[in-house]
Amino acid sequence: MNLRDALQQKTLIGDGAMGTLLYSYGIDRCFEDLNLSHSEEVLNVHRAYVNAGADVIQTNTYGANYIKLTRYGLQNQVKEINTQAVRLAKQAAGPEQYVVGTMGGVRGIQKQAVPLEEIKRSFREQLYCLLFEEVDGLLLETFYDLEEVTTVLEIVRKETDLPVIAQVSMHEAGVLQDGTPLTEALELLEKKGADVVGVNCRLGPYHMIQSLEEVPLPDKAVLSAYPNASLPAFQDGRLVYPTDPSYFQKSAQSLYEQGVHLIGGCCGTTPEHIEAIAARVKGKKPIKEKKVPLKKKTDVNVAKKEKQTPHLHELARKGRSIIVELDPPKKLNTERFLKGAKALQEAGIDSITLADNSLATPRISNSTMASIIKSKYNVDPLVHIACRDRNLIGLQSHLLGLHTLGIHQVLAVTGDPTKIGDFPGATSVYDLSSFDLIHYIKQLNKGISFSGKPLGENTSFSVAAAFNPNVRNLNRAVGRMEKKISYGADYFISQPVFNEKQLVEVYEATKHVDAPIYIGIMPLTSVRNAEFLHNEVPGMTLSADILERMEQAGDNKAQAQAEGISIAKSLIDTAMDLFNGIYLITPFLRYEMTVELTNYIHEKSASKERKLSDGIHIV
Ligand SMILES: Cc1cc2nc3c(=O)[nH]c(=O)nc-3n(C[C@H](O)[C@H](O)[C@H](O)COP(=O)(O)OP(=O)(O)OC[C@H]3O[C@@H](n4cnc5c(N)ncnc54)[C@H](O)[C@@H]3O)c2cc1C
Ligand code: MET
Ligand SMILES: [Zn+2]
Repeated sequence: MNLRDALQQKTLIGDGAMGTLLYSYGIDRCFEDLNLSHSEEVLNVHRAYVNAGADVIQTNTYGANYIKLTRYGLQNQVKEINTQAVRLAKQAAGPEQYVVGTMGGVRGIQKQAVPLEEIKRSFREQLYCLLFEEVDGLLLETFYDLEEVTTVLEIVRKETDLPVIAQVSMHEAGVLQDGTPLTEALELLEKKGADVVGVNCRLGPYHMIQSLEEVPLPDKAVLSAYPNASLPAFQDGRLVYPTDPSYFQKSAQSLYEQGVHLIGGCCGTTPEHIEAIAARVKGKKPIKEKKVPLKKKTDVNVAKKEKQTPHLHELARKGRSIIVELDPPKKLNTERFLKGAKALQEAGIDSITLADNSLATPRISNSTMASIIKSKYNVDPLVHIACRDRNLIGLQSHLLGLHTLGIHQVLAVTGDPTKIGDFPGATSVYDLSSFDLIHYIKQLNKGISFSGKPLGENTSFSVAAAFNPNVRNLNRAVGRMEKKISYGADYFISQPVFNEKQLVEVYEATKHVDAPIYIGIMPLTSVRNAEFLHNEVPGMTLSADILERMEQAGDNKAQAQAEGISIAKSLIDTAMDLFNGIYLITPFLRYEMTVELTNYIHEKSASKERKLSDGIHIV
């Protein structure tokens, strides 16, 4: 009987883990390379699963694509590794077994780490190798990203009529990491031509059964499940999966009752697990009817909670808006910072922005200071979030905390490199890029956590992204802006610009961009400050005229500061004609300077409005 017919007619037993089994023997290297270097060990694992009763044997090719093999310098061995993998699986399989070529997902939570085009290239190459060796079917497994698995499935379906098993993996029971309910994901995979749709890895039997309870029997396809043995434990520096095969056997019965036709095991499972499930369900006639509870547990029950005051991107779309950066102090005395926040609020700014340990140097936590100025002075703070200092757990927790504090304005940045700060040797996390961070903050706005879990309520973050116009190739920077918009950025905040000609260039290069820009203006404080920015900060260029003016102002602090303000005012004159949003950066907590510039902008706006309304009056 061919695999497709067998899958329809009886319960088939899949094999168990390859990777974790080899790891439990003390092997900790590229498992797919073992097809070539230690083929006897791989063959023995396959044989053990055949002897345990597995009907479907998968090739040891989970990571045998060039993207994953590159980590081991084996990117040129794709053909050899896949070819040998099929041969080994076939050698172990008897006439009763089917050999399926496994292709594992690449994308984790970082979407933009591997572009889709590269995934396509890489999977095509692996697919051709597996097909050339005449496998009985294909197994797409451990796909966390729905876009990735559907893309790969489309490629496979174009190339072959062989049976295809398509399996997704979930961090949370019942939902994919983007919040898509499992039922919807499996329906989509069936629609795209998978013969078997199912789940594998990450979850143990308990959560997998719970997830499948909500999934109806597909129309044409059949269901599969390859649970992990259990959650992993960390023992003596190694990951182990402590479980009892008899528990797995009981779980296989429950999976069968959920209408699953193909039951195997993923990480942590062993030939003992497979033997146990085969003894219970192998060959049984699959169930024909299944009752699914009407109210799906995984419905994202979002209570809409909207922000009361307008978001900054709305303000800047409508008209003049001023935001001012006032960074939390590096020392414990907060008096000057708080005075500055109060003065700026009284001057009528729309928001105070608080950097996240900018220049990779620790300051008092910006969310702490943001919360204080919000409650004390009714400031609407904007909190910068750098990907450098927090992992995924920390980032999500931080964002949920900000929402709880009523802080809804954030700026998502990669973060300055640690090399330039107080701790050059500090680790940088970068679990997410700024693009991914923007994407996941927007996912929270839909009431879905980073891992796909419903949050019960949506956040309402307005997400700013950074724009650095001080680069050699302005068009590339504009390209990054467009990409950030496609990931969900609502508006941009720019690095300071120090010359009028550049303001016009930036305007011309960005006028087509469909998101407001708050253009950065920073008053200079001294000639040394000006020379530092001009000579030492990559990309920043001060005009000869501005450098000359600061030089003339000399060493007198008040005089230099006055000249800095005067220069900033002329930049503001130009900027106001080109941009609605103005982002003033307070240097060294000298808030008097940014208060004065705020007043200047308000006065200019008011006089412009007066002129306009006078004009209308005359007409
Ligand atoms: C308004 C604003 C606020 C900021 N606040 C903070 C803060 O609070 N804390 C902090 O640590 N840092 C902050 N930064 C600095 C920022 O994190 C870095 O300057 C960063 O490299 C640029 O912005 P991003 O993080 O969005 O980078 P991304 O756009 O995500 O870029 C990431 C990397 O790509 C590279 N890159 C960027 N643009 C280009 C280009 N045009 N061509 C080629 N490669 C490029 C850079 O090397 C960069 O490291 C801020 C920057 C701005 C403009
Ligand atoms: C990481 S999910 C498991 C991949 C593969 N089926 C293995 O057992 O090695
Ligand atoms: Zn697994």
